Amino acid sequence: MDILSVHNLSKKYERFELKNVSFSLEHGYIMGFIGRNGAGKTTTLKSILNLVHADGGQVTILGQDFSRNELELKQKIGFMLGGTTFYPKKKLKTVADAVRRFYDEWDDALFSDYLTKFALDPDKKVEELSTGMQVKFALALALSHNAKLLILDEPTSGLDPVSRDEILELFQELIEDGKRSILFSTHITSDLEKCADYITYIKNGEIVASAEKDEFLERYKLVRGGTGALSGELRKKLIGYKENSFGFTGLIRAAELPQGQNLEVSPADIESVMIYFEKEQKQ
Ligand SMILES: Nc1ncnc2c1ncn2[C@@H]1O[C@H](COP(=O)(O)OP(=O)(O)OP(=O)(O)O)[C@@H](O)[C@H]1O
Repeated sequence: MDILSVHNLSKKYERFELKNVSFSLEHGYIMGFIGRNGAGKTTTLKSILNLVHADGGQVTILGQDFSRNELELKQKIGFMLGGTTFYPKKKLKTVADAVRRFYDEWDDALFSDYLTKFALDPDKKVEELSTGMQVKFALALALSHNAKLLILDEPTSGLDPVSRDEILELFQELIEDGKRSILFSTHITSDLEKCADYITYIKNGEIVASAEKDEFLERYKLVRGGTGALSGELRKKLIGYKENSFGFTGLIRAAELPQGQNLEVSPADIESVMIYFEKEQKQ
């Protein structure tokens, strides 16, 4: 069963529109949500949680309509959108006291374990934490009420590589028993290579693709060729390309790969897919 299903979510701002965003996530998996700055990731995550009022669409969580069961379902969700900087002068333990009241299943021992794991002192004030420590603290808060679904906006930004690796390992531990799922947005494509099972890619407020990671990558190929190889026909088929004095490199849908041409073909990686898709309109 899907733990999260988003259907035709839409939201219009004066200069931006989220258009019929649809995707779903099953129990026991990690989904990476990618897209460049301003693509609509935060707006989507906030709309899912009704922190931004969507103009249309349905969100179903654990089989229930979120708009009708928001309070009950929020007990089952851990979310982190933008850290904890709105309580700069408060001690970590004071912030935790305020947060724990919202959750029936808040687990003090678990929260304490996370503080230890993340080397956070409960007597420190939020403003005394580095950016990375604030992220860890926000994660500890999001993880301490036995949530089934974690919705995290850029949880690894601001973390050093070692801390990032720790967090990604923690994500994997959290989903191991198949009872939880994680939806997290990121710009760091290596995070996705490391731990995402599914990828959802948003561009200009529209979902380009939402698929299992390997399937997502198998859809595209990188092609390289000399200057003469970039015919008009090939140009049309390429999603995006870069030219230099030796020739070109581009991205193509695997199904569109031309046969019998002298092209060097290699597997696509997530970063290249994003880069060439974002170049698409400039041609
Ligand atoms: N409250 C608002 N009013 C008007 N426009 C908004 C509002 N919030 C966001 N936007 C616009 O919506 C667009 C999408 O923003 P959003 O924060 O969802 O992008 P994002 O993909 O999360 O970007 P980033 O990676 O930079 O965090 C942007 O153009 C932004 O300016």
